[in-house]
Formats: sequence, structure tokens, C-alpha cells
Amino acid sequence: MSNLILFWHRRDLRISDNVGLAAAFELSPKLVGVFCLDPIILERDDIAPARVTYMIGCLEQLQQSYRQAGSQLLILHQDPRQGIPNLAAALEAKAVCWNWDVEPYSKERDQAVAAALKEKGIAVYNYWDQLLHAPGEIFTKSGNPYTVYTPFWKNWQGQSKAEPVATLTRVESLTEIEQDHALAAGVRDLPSAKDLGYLWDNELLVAPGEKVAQEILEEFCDRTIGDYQEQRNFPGVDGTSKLSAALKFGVIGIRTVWQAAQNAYNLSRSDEARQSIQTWQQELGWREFYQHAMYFFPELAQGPYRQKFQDFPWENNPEFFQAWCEGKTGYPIVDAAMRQLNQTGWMHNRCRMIVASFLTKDLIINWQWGEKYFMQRLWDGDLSANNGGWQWSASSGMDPKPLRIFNPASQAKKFDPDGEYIREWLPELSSVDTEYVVTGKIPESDREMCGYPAPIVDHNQQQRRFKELYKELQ
Ligand SMILES: Cc1cc2nc3c(=O)[nH]c(=O)nc-3n(C[C@H](O)[C@H](O)[C@H](O)COP(=O)(O)OP(=O)(O)OC[C@H]3O[C@@H](n4cnc5c(N)ncnc54)[C@H](O)[C@@H]3O)c2cc1C
Repeated sequence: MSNLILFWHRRDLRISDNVGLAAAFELSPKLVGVFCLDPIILERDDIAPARVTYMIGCLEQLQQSYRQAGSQLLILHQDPRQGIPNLAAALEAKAVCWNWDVEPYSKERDQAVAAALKEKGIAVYNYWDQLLHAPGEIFTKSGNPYTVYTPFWKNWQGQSKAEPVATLTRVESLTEIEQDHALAAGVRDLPSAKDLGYLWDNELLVAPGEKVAQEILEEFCDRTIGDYQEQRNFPGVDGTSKLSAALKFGVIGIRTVWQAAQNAYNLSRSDEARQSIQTWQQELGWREFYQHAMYFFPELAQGPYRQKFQDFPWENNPEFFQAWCEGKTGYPIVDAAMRQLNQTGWMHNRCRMIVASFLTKDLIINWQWGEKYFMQRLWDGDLSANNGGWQWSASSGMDPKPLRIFNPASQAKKFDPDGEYIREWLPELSSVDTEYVVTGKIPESDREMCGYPAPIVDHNQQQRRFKELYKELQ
């Protein structure tokens, strides 16, 4: 057996601040990376072309980083349960290392891969990397996982946070004979997203790769983070970090992110700026809360957290759903947001809450339809955050005050008072009065002139209906 270590990348597409990769390098300086394009994931029906395009771009960059460090990132396109153990055996690797994940499918797959490797006499080492605090580090006083965010946050923020770990440098790569063995075990060139059947013609919101993610973080912490509290709710303002896809694919290390925010905190001169930075850190807290929840309650991926919701009489009108997907509900703020999602693969958080509330409370459509549609479109689509966001909006999740109904007109008045965001995504409304655009009460003559649909439902009537159905559940 050689002293080669195989490092299996999954949601950690970087060589800096990568806990498992740094630890693997400690085991042996002869190290190659591998990424396995998993057909079980790629053939699912909730995969967004923008997400795959970004991921492939990040893998290209990761290959370059490996080359610069003296080694290489190998690509497989097969079921990792066979692919990883076969490759490790062909290379006579001493060990395979990877970072854990919280998702139910990943946990099951990893167990199978670990068992197959052990059967072949190959060691397995695992680490926690994608979270500041791993599941199991943050429990209630009685030793249970939290199911409410605020006490989770209080406990989580009070714990000390790890520093970033060392970047991979000067690694030893494969010999020529080992390269041949790798090819024989199925190693191939990195395909394009198009080769995999995913076509995304629009520009990505953020260019892929570790370097760009670092630059965005720096820029955000230098300029925007101090005004986050004030600006984060306005969809027409560029007031949030746009780091969600980088965090989903681990293109940036969470310790690096935390450290940058802490540095900004230490340098800031006003209470407002410090408050803003804490608010942003709370969003990182939400990210971890939902990942812990998914880890301890994997059944969340299949249905509502609140059992009573299993029997909720969703009306599931397919025409309403189609109108929602296409941004043709006749509610301008909802339609603008859905068109932003369809055209860019991203939607502002405030709008995610508005459209999710609209789908579940106004259209009375099962939140799981919306959850899936989001995953089919989102560049940053992530099971834990998406499921958490949808269950919160649907009133079916871990929320101590679950019944929340957003009024689209009041939301637009508060967060897009000049209708700038709405007009950006609904250019057909460009000449309509701001008052009409924001409230959605557009006179019929204007609607006809600009070809904009009438509201498909009445908000007041529908929210009363939802409340009645909800009351019957209690
Ligand atoms: C219905 C719904 C669905 C969502 N689906 C996803 C999803 O698939 N993937 C995803 O990353 N986020 C999701 N979110 C959370 C949030 O909308 C996005 O994380 C955010 O809009 C990303 O933009 P940003 O990076 O500029 O965020 P910032 O405001 O800069 O926040 C920083 C980071 O914190 C994390 N974060 C922020 N808000 C949340 C939150 N509410 N829950 C969990 N993590 C959060 C993200 O990693 C984000 O990048 C969803 C929210 C809702 C209401």
C-alpha cells in the first residue's frame, strides 16, 4: 500500500480553510483530490441548471488550485458507492478522507462508501467543516437538539469559534503508473454543465470559484456589512452578500467568513454598524440552525415538522401554481420576484418570504410544490435552508409563532415603496403610476394597455379562508 491519501470533495470546493483537507495533508503530503459526479443526484428532478453551471465552474477552479499546489483533482462520473472505493483500491490509497454533510442522502451514501472502503482494508477519516459548530456541539440544557431558533442562537453565538485552517500547498501528486490506474478506474475529464444536460444561458449572478468568493467576502465586509441591518430587506438595494451559493458548495470556508465579519466588527466605529454585523452573523446562525435541524430530524426533507400539517387540506390548483411559477399572478411584487428567480437563479430573501407566503396562504398550495420549484431554479438551492424557509412560511415548521401571513401590498409599500424593484422585473409596468404598481390595484385600462394580468385571487378572502382551514387543524 502506498502513502497516498485520496480526499473526496463534496460541499467543500476549495483548498483554503478546509478542515478535512488540512487534516488529510497532515496524514501524508502525497494527496490527490477527487470529485464524483453522482448520477443519483444529477438525475433528480429538482436540479437547477444555474446551480450545476456554478458547480462545474467551481470544480474547474478547484482543478487549477490543485495544479498550482502540485497535485490534481480527479473527476469520476459514477455512483460514489462503487466509484470511490474502486478508485482508492486502484491507487492503493492508504486512506480516503472527507468532510461530513447533514443531508439524509449524503449520510446514507457516506456510510455505504465507508463500509466498502473498510472492506478493502482502506482507512477512512471524517471531519466537520461546513459548520462553525457541528451537530452535537449545541444542545439544550436537557441534552436535546434545539427546535427553536432564538435559544439556539444564544447558545451558538456564545461558543468560541475556530480559526481558519491552513491552505493546501506543495503536495505530491500521482506517478505516471498511478495516473494510468486512475484512468482505468474511470477517471475522466470534467464535463460541462451542458454535457450533463443542464443548459444555463444567462450570466451567473457571481462568477464561480474560491478566489471570487474571497473577493466578494472582502468587499462585503469592507463596505456593505455595516449597513446590512438597514438595507437587507429592500430587494431593490444590493445590500446582502450574495455568498449563499459559495456557502452551499463550500467555495469559501465558514471560519474565514466568520473571521472576516468579526474583523469588521472590531474595526467598526458605530453601534449601528456593530448591530448590523451581528444581524448578518445571525443569518449565518439560521444557516446552521437549519442544518442541525436537518441532521437531527431527517424526516423534515419528506414533510411537515408539525405533524398536524400532514392532513392540511391544500387546494393545489394547477393553474394557480403555473401562474405563480411564471410570475403571472397579477400581484406585482410576487410576479417581479418570480421573474427574478426565473431569469437569474436567485431571489432576494424578503421576496422569498413574500412569494412563499403567497403560494401557501393565498393560493393554498402545498409548500412542497414551492420548495421543489425553488430547488429547480435556485443557484444557491440548499435542502436545509430551502426546506427551513418553506416550512417557516407555510406555518408547518419549527416556529413558536407559526401563523404568519404576508400582505403583498403592505410588503411592497414597506420594502419597495417606489416600485423600482417591481419595474426592474416587470418592465411592462414601467409607465404605470407608482401607487398602482406598489399596491397592485392597477386600473383595468392600464392592465389591458400593458398586458398585465388581473389578480388571480383576492388576498383578503384567501387569508380568511386559510385561517379557517388552519383553525380546524388545531
Ligand atoms: C422560502 C425560502 C427559501 C430559501 N431557500 C434557500 C436556499 O435554498 N439556499 C440558501 O442558501 N438560502 C435559502 N433561503 C435563505 C435566504 O433567502 C438566502 O440565504 C439569502 O437570500 C441568500 O442571499 P445572500 O447570500 O445575499 O444572503 P445574506 O443576507 O448575505 O446572508 C448571509 C448568508 O447567511 C445564510 N442565510 C441567510 N438567510 C438565511 C436563512 N433565512 N436561512 C438559512 N440561511 C440563511 C446564507 O448562507 C447567506 O448566504 C431561503 C429563504 C426562504 C424564505
